[in-house]
Amino acid sequence: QTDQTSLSLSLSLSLSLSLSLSLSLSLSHIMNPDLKAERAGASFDPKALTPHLYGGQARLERFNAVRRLIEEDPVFRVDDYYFASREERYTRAMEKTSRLVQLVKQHNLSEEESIVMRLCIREQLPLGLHWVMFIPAIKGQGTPEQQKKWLPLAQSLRIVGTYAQTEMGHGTFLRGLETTATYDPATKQFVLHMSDHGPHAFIVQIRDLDSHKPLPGVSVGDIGPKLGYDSMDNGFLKLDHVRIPRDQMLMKFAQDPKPSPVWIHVWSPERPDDFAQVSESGAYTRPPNTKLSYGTMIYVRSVMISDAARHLQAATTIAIRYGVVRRQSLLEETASKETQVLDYNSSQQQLFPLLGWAYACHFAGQHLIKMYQDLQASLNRADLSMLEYVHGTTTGLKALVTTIASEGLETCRKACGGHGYSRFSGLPDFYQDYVPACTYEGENNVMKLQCARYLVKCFRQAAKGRNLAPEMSYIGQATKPSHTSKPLNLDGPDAWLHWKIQSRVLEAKACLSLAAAVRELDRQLGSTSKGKAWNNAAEPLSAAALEHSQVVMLRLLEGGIATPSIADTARRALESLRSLLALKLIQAQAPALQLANLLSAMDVQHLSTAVTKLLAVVRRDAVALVDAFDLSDHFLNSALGRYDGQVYEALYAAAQKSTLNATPVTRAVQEHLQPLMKFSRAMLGMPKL
Ligand SMILES: CCCCCCCCCCCCCCCCCC(=O)SCCNC(=O)CCNC(=O)[C@H](O)C(C)(C)COP(=O)(O)OP(=O)(O)OC[C@H]1O[C@@H](n2cnc3c(N)ncnc32)[C@H](O)[C@@H]1OP(=O)(O)O
Ligand SMILES: Cc1cc2nc3c(=O)[nH]c(=O)nc-3n(C[C@H](O)[C@H](O)[C@H](O)COP(=O)(O)OP(=O)(O)OC[C@H]3O[C@@H](n4cnc5c(N)ncnc54)[C@H](O)[C@@H]3O)c2cc1C
Repeated sequence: QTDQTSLSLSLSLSLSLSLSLSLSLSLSHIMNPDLKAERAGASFDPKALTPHLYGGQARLERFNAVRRLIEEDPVFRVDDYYFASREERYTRAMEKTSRLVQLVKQHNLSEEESIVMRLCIREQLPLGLHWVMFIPAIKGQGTPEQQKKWLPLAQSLRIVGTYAQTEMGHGTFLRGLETTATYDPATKQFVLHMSDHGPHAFIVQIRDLDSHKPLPGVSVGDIGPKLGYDSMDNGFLKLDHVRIPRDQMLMKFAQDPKPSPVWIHVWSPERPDDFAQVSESGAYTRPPNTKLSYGTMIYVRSVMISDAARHLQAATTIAIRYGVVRRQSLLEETASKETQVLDYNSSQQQLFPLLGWAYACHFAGQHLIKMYQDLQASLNRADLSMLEYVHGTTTGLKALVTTIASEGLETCRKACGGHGYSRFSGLPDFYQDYVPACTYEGENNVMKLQCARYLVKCFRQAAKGRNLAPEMSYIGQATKPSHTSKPLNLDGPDAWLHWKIQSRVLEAKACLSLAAAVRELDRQLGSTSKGKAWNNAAEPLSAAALEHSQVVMLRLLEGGIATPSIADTARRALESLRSLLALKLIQAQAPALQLANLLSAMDVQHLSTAVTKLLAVVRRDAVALVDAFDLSDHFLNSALGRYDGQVYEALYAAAQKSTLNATPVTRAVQEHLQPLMKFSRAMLGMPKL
C-alpha cells in the first residue's frame, strides 16, 4: 500500500498515457530529450547499418512488411502478456500460432518469410519445436522416400510433430536411453518399448488425427509449471509396446556394402548402391558414423547462436535506452542535472561488452547457419569430413553464447535498478524464457567438454606435425614450448586497437589454456583411467573450450564488420565495439598473460588506458548501435526500452492494469487484513492519527 501511494505521488501523469493499453504504444512525437540528444550526437546513422544486419535493403523491406502483418493484427497484441495465467498464455500462444499459419497462407509467404514472422512474435510458440526440430529431423535424417511422404504432411500441418528424445532418467547420456525399438520381422513393424544399437530416430504417431486423443499404448501430457516457458506445453510421453511400420525409422545415413533385394534403399548420388540399416528380415547395419543420428541437435545448436543474438539485442536495447533516460545521483556536486546512469563507468563496463557480444552473435549466427548447410551438402555426398569440426565448433559456441546471453540478460536487468525487476521492463520474461537454453540441446558443461575433446584431438595431431583445418591451425602454437615467448612491448595504448594484436593475444591465451589442459589431462592419464582422467581435468578442459570459442566468435565478429557493404562511419563504431570486447577479454586474462611472459607490465597499463578510451568512444554511439538492431516496441514489450524513452509514463500506465488495482481495496485486504485490524482496534482502541 505504501509503495503504491509513493509511486502515484512521484509521477507527473500525462492523461493520454494513462489511457494507454500497451507498452508498445507509439509516442515518437514526444521523444525523451535525453534520447533525442543521444541520437543527434551519434557518429553514424543507424539507418545505414540496419539493412546490412538484415541482409540488404530489399530483405529489410520484406522483413518490415512481414513484421507489420504481425504488429497490426489484434491477435498478436501484447497488452495481456504480463497479466495472463499460464493456461491463458498457452491458449493465446496457440491462437497466435494458428493466426500465423493463416497469414502465411493468405499472403502466400515464403518459408523464409514465415520464419521472419515467427521471429517477430514476442512469445514462445507451442509449435516451435515442430518447425525447429521435427521438420529438420525429417529433412536431415529421412531418406528421399521418407521425406516425400512426411514433409508435405508436416509442412502443411496435416500432422504436427515434436522431438521426444530426453527421458526422465537420461538427457545428456544418449547411449543410456532406455526406450527401445524391437523389430518384429513377422509383422515388419518396430515395437517401441527395447535395441542395443544406440540412438535412432523414429516417427511415431501418438495422437488420433481427428480427435487428437492419445492412441492406445500412449500416455502423454504436460509436465507442469516451469521457471518460464509458460506458453509451452513441454510434455511427458510413455510408450507401451506401441507398434509402427518399419519404414518409420529414419534411415538416410544407413549403408550396407552387400546389398540384397530386401534392404530399404538409401539415396546418395555418388553412391547409389548404399543400403539401409534394418532389413525386412531384421538384420541391422550400422551407419558410417553412429553420430549421424545426432544431426538435428547440431542444426538446433547452430540456430541457437542467432537466438542468443536476438535476446542480447533485446536486452541491451532496453538497458542502454533506459540508461540514458534514467538520471540518478550527482557525479559532481556542482552539476546542474543528475547523472545519466549510462555515464557511470560500472554501467559501461557491464553493458558495452554485452553489446559487443550481441553483434558477435549476430554475425556468428549467420555463419553457423551457412556452416550447417555446407555440412548437410557434404553429408549428402557421403562425405563425413566436416562432421567432427562442425560438432566441435557448435558445441563450444552453444555453451559460450548461451551462458553469455543468459547471464547478460540478468546483468541488463540489474543495470536497470529497481524498475528492471518489474516485468514491464521486459527483462525478467526474456530471462526466464531464455535461460533453459543453457540446459536444452546439450547441457553447457557437457557441451564444453565435447568441444574440448575435439581441441585435444587437434592438439595431438598438431603435435605430430599434421595439418589442421585452417580455422584450427592456430592451435599449432599450443604445442610449442612457452618459455621462449617474449612480451608484446607495445609502444602505447593505441597499439591495442589493432585487430591483429587483439587476435594474436586471444589466440595465444587460448593456446596457453589448451596446453595447460592437455598437460593436466596427460598427468591424470598417467595414473588413472581415461574416463577418470577426463573427469579430473574437466576444469582446465572447459576453460580451453571457452577460450577457443571466444577466439572463434571474435573472428566472426571481425569478419562481419569487415564486409565492404557497411558504411565507413558505422564500421568505425563497430570496430571500437569489437576492440572493447576483445580488450575486456584480454584484461580478464592479464595476470595469466603476464605470468606467461606474453604481456609486460607496461602492456597491461596501456591496455587499461585503451579500455577507458574505448568506453568513451562506444558511449557516444551506444544508442545508435542498439537502434540499428531495429527491434520494435511491440517485440520488446518493455516500458524501459521504448524507442521514445517515455519510460515512467509507460510504467505507470501498465501498473494500472494490475488486477490488484481493479478495486480501490483488494479482496485480500477486505477478507483478511481488515478483520484483523478491526480486531486489534477493538482490543486496543482506535488510534488517533
Ligand atoms: C534458420 C531458422 C531460424 C529459426 C529461429 C528460431 C530460433 C530458434 C531457437 C532455438 C529454440 C530451440 C528449442 C529447443 C528445445 C530443446 C530441445 C532439446 O533439448 S532436444 C534434446 C537435446 N539433447 C541433447 O542435446 C543431448 C546432449 N547429449 C549429447 O549430445 C550426447 O549424448 C553427447 C555428445 C554428450 C555424448 O554422446 P555419446 O553418444 O555418449 O558419445 P560419446 O561421448 O561416446 O562420444 C563419441 C564420439 O562421438 C562424438 N560426437 C558426439 N556427438 C556428436 C555429433 N553430434 N556429431 C559428431 N560427433 C559427435 C564425440 O565428440 C566423440 O568423439 P571422439 O572424441 O570419440 O572422437
Ligand atoms: C525448456 C526445456 C525444453 C526441452 N525440450 C526438449 C525437447 O523438446 N526434447 C527433448 O528430447 N528434450 C528436451 N529437453 C531436455 C534437455 O535436452 C535436457 O534437459 C538436456 O539435454 C540435459 O539433460 P538432463 O536433463 O538429463 O541433465 P543431466 O545430464 O542429468 O545433467 C545434470 C548435471 O549433470 C552434469 N552432467 C551430466 N553428464 C555429464 C558428463 N558426461 N560430464 C559432466 N557433467 C555431466 C550436467 O552438467 C548437469 O550439471 C528440454 C529441456 C528444457 C529445460
